[in-house]
Amino acid sequence: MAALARQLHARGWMDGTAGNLSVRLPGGQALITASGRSKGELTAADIVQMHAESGLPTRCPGPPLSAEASIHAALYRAFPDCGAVVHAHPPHTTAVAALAAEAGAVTFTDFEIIKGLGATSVVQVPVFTNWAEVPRIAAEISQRLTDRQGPPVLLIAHHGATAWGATLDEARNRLESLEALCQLHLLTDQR
Ligand SMILES: CSCCC(=O)C(=O)COP(=O)(O)O
Ligand SMILES: [Zn+2]
Repeated sequence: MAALARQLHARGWMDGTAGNLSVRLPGGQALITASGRSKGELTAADIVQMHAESGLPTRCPGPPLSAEASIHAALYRAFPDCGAVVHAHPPHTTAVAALAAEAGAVTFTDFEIIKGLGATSVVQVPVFTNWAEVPRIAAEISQRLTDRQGPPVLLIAHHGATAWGATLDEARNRLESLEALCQLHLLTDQR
């Protein structure tokens, strides 16, 4: 987790203390990054255990869980095969998420990199409102992401993106595909 966070921080996708990562453990637990830490300098002390599907800490007191733990938990509840979640603020993705705030979804077509999101020629990515109360975002994700056919990524308007997969590597690859797609979307002026 620390190695991936360092990599994404170096790419400028986790500036400041932005971003969070989690992995599901056997037995209903998960490991998640602590809140407010530089994701370029994580150590074992910055990784916290939580109940995967509730997002509540397994040990108190302890370092605070990521402020977005409820979003990770919503994804673990919705997708039993989800083993890892990566949230970051990649620049092109975040710009597209801002432009698509009102629409509530953004549709990507034709670019080959769509296949990185499991689609063939068209993919519609949901855009959620960036409510100040993160559990409200998580609740809307739980309501809306009931379709297992949708892509394994979501956008949060004016904020960033969250990707998930069976493993951290798979979630990272999906986030990379989304950022490449958003860059192409902007370069070809498809707003
Ligand atoms: C400084 S970025 C604001 C919070 C955020 O969007 C984020 O991704 C990091 O939150 P965390 O609580 O996981 O550090
Ligand atoms: Zn964020």
